[in-house]
Amino acid sequence: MSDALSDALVQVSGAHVVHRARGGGLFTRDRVYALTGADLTIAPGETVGVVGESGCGKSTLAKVLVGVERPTAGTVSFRGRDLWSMSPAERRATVGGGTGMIFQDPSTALNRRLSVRRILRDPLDVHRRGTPAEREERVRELMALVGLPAVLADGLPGRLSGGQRQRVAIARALALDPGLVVADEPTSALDVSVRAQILNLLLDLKERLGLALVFVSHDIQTVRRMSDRVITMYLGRIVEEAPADAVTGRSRHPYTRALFSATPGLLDPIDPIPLTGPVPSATRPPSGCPFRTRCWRADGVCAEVMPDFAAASSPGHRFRCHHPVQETEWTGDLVAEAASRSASVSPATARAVQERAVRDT
Ligand SMILES: Nc1ncnc2c1ncn2[C@@H]1O[C@H](COP(=O)(O)OP(=O)(O)OP(=O)(O)O)[C@@H](O)[C@H]1O
Repeated sequence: MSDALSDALVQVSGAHVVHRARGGGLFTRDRVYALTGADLTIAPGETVGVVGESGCGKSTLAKVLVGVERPTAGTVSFRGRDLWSMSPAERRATVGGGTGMIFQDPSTALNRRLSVRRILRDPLDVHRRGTPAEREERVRELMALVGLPAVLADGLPGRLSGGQRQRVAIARALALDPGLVVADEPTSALDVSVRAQILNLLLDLKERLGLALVFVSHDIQTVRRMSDRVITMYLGRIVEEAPADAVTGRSRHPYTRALFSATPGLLDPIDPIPLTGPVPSATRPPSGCPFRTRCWRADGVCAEVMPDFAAASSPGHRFRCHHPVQETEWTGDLVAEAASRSASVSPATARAVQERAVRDT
């Protein structure tokens, strides 16, 4: 095994997740391509942000990383060991008992009938971590770690504030010392006033425990602030992977540029590039590059060939695009280019082109 691979905490290779389409009935042949050919390596202690529009597969990738979702094809290994060759008990113990994940809404993620103490003890009991006395001690330790006063141990989640509930969810995710925590929109259901506290807590825990963190969010500004590396997803595919400081002005994929250009308040703002038309259905993704039906740079080759990853100039930066934005290209030119392309096509024609592209797949 090469150094890079043996150093990896988690490695996902060629992962696909295909679902039966919802609402299509038991015998439907429609399939949803939630994740397609994902390759991703996460190093210990690293924070990886995942961005993309709704339905692009962010949560699916997150679940694959913590062994909650089994890929239809491809492999997931944790510290060099294939997760899905392990027994269910070993897999749960390896990736944090399936609890190494923090969800958007802690009020639905936590069992309302169990006290905080029980919620935190459960994974320790199931995996028989230490003696009963040591488990009690671990519960106290976990509560202190996330800043929850010990007096709340016997309370039910319903009696806690939203921020406190999310702290319980974070403590539970840490109970088995998983090495990797996946936070899927961890602050979007919280009051604005407590969001920063929860984000700072995650950053602080990451530093203190040497955790790797995967941070999924629609809030691109926050993803950028939290992450070492940012992954852009589109229609189930990873289309760009870049160091966080290169992901706005220096991103090479037109989709990443357009996505970030719409974000207010960036430190290095770029002019907004119009992102027109709907995201195609994940049941019938377009042939070739999935972004081509909305891309102002697309041509015939984009309809036929899915681009391979190409390396950008900075280490760890790669993208999949036949006509990437050049690092030297000024954003204003792209805005003008995108605007002239959309102005030269009537809405009806644009719709027809888009429908044909989807039908042709
Ligand atoms: N169990 C399932 N059955 C059928 N389709 C599913 C299932 N889970 C996810 N999908 C579909 O897979 C695609 C990817 O979903 P996913 O939840 O990973 O996207 P997402 O980027 O996390 O979206 P959001 O930002 O809205 O949470 C979507 O089209 C979704 O509808």
